[in-house]
Amino acid sequence: MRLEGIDLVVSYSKRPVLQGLCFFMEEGERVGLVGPSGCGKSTLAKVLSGMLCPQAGEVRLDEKPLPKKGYRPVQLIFQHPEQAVDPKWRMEQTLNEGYFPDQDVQNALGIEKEWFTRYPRELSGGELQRFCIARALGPKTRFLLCDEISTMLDPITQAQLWELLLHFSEKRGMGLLVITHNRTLAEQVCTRIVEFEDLNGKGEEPHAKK
Ligand SMILES: Nc1ncnc2c1ncn2[C@@H]1O[C@H](COP(=O)(O)OP(=O)(O)OP(=O)(O)O)[C@@H](O)[C@H]1O
Repeated sequence: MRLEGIDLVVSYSKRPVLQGLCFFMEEGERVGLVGPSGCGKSTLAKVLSGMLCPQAGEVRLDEKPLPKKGYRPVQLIFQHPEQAVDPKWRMEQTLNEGYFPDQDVQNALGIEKEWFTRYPRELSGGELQRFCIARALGPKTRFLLCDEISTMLDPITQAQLWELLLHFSEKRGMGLLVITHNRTLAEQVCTRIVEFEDLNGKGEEPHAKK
């Protein structure tokens, strides 16, 4: 299975960010995406997960458009987990939307039973992030896009988290996209590293918004 972004164009208020960008990764691959702050890495991740519709170009999963309904096989984990949950919902309600992590995943991420009845504001940033990671690890996830996911965790939890994600990636043949400013982390975790600026088409006019 292959995840592909073809000639992607995204502009914010006519300011081009993705300018005919092309990207691909194979199932089971672990790709590190690096580049300067503000270049468009998160925008690319949103487009590849189907969260943001590009103004031109397309995303293909196994040569087909991303499914519009049901569980998303390309899951995105954000840098800021509070943006990924409804603040008015208790954690268990959030999970009922999709996949409920099994006990192994809960144990591996150190998720405690009592968190399920709390609201997002009643968890620390690191706890909420571990929760969001567990939520994204559904059995149908084929690609996991990790956008600076470990910056708010302490070094021991960070190391445990990456060990866990490598374990899942290998066991399930799941692709991992690791967006990070930390090149050392990318080199430790990934099988291939790409520079954002090498992917992005240069000098094209932004396409008109649909
Ligand atoms: N919804 C939005 N509306 C307007 N501008 C936006 C929006 N989202 C992102 N941008 C701008 O688009 C550019 C790319 O943002 P993006 O978050 O994709 O970059 P990034 O490479 O992930 O940055 P960082 O490494 O700092 O997280 C930035 O200049 C940002 O300010």
